[in-house]
Amino acid sequence: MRIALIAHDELKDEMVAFVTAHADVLGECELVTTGTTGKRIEDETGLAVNRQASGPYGGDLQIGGMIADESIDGVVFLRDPLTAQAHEPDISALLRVCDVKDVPLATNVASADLLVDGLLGGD
Ligand SMILES: O=C(CO)COP(=O)(O)O
Repeated sequence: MRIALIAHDELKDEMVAFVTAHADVLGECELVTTGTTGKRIEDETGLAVNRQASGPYGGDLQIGGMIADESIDGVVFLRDPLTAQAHEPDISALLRVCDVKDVPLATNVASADLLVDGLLGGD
């Protein structure tokens, strides 16, 4: 399984906690991340990740391209609903291509837990 993990700055602590909580099953996956999210995950969980560019510098679009190529099985994108992002069009494109390709997408921790349970059979 190839899982994409992305978090806006205000949600990066939650992403690290989420990955730590599911490290057993996520460790069996190939993890694809945007730049800063991936650095935090690597440094704080010890899991290896395939890091793309930082989100504002095209990382969301790179992961969107992988989704279009059908090489991503699920996406956890912890979006900050309270802060405007300069690269909002890239974020919208990533969310849209998940719907176009019918790829499971979780945008908060509660749904991310369900995604892991459903897709990976984790706890
Ligand atoms: O901006 C992002 C998603 O839109 C995340 O990018 P970083 O992981 O590089 O902070």
